[in-house]
Amino acid sequence: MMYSVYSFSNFLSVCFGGYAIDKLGHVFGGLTFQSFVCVGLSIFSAACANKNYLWILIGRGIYGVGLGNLTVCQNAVVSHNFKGKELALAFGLVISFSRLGSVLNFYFSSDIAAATSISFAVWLGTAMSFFSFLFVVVFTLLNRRRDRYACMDESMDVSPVSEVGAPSPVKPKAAGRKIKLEDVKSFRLEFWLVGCITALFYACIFPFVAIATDYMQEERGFTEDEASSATGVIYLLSMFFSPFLGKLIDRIGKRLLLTLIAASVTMCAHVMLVFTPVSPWVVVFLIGCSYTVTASSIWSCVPLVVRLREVGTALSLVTAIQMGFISCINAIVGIVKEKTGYPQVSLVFCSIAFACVVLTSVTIVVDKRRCQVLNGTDKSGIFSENEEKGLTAQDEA
Ligand SMILES: C[C@H](NC(=O)[C@@H](N)CCCCN)C(=O)O
Repeated sequence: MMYSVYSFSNFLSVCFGGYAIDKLGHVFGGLTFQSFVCVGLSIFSAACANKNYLWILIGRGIYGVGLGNLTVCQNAVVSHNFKGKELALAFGLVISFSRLGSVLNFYFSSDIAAATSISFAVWLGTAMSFFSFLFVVVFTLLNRRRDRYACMDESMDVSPVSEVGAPSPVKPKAAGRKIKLEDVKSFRLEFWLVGCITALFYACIFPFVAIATDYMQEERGFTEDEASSATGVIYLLSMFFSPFLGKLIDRIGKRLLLTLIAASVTMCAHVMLVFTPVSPWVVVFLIGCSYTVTASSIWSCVPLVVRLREVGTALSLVTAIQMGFISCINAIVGIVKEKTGYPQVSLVFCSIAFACVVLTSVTIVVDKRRCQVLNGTDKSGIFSENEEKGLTAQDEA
């Protein structure tokens, strides 16, 4: 129930959060949504201490609104500040830090709660959210400094894509108008394809992580510690290797090809886990590598197929499609596991991974017809120049 409230509020709010970020700016997004996180967690922690179930749910709901949109805001800031040749690296670094949080939670939360109390553990998490608020404040100050530079010379327009702290002059009309809601209708086919690939791929990962520990204990004789260490390998690999993958993708492109390979490996790994005697350690290694590759590739596709002024809205739509689909798969996996067993659950994951392979292949063909914006590289810097003009990479390509 607590997870459902979180994921439902997360899903509902990200449908609109990115649009608000595009309209009102990153500083507004950062401050507002980090405040939601802090307030939500404070209510949740206080309610846990007082065992007030209603307020626990309200706290989780507010937290869900904040966290989903904060992730969108982070990715929008990255898209605005990093050009083609460093975009995937920047996304990789953000993913790495997100996964640091998951790994700390995975390996230490229950130990901290056991050594102290659940109440202490949740207050510790709340304190960390206030600590991260400080970084949002630093970000706000940096942005205000940039705005001041912009006012110093009104004949210059300040590109959202510039060296940190240094405005880069672009042609006066470059920044263009702000997004309107109806602009969503003009989003390209590639954007919707990337959204669906993201949803399909992540549906083979997050719901699997949610049940893997139980599976390894119930079916493969792992102890609780062994099972959670093995499952944690997926996030550990992503935490360490996402930036390196990002750097590689910036150099070679091939985002869709890498996603295709990763989805195929994920499909085989799910079959291997349940239908062959291969060790679960091998399987989590394969799934961890595939996840690292796809996460670094697919998120960096979004800024390449929409205009810069639409990037928050676009990222938030992809997140909404992803989270909505994952919620459905979580429910389906729960029912299938209850009614039949793990082999059938594995077939659910295989079918989704297969659909991802098919859709990625279709997208490769579509992208090839449009000058390989997603599978190519930005060696000439043309995509980056277009970003500055408010065009999509494809408008010019
Ligand atoms: C970068 C990517 N982020 C997401 O998928 C977010 N929409 C949701 C993260 C929720 C993690 N429990 C990722 O984390 O790979």
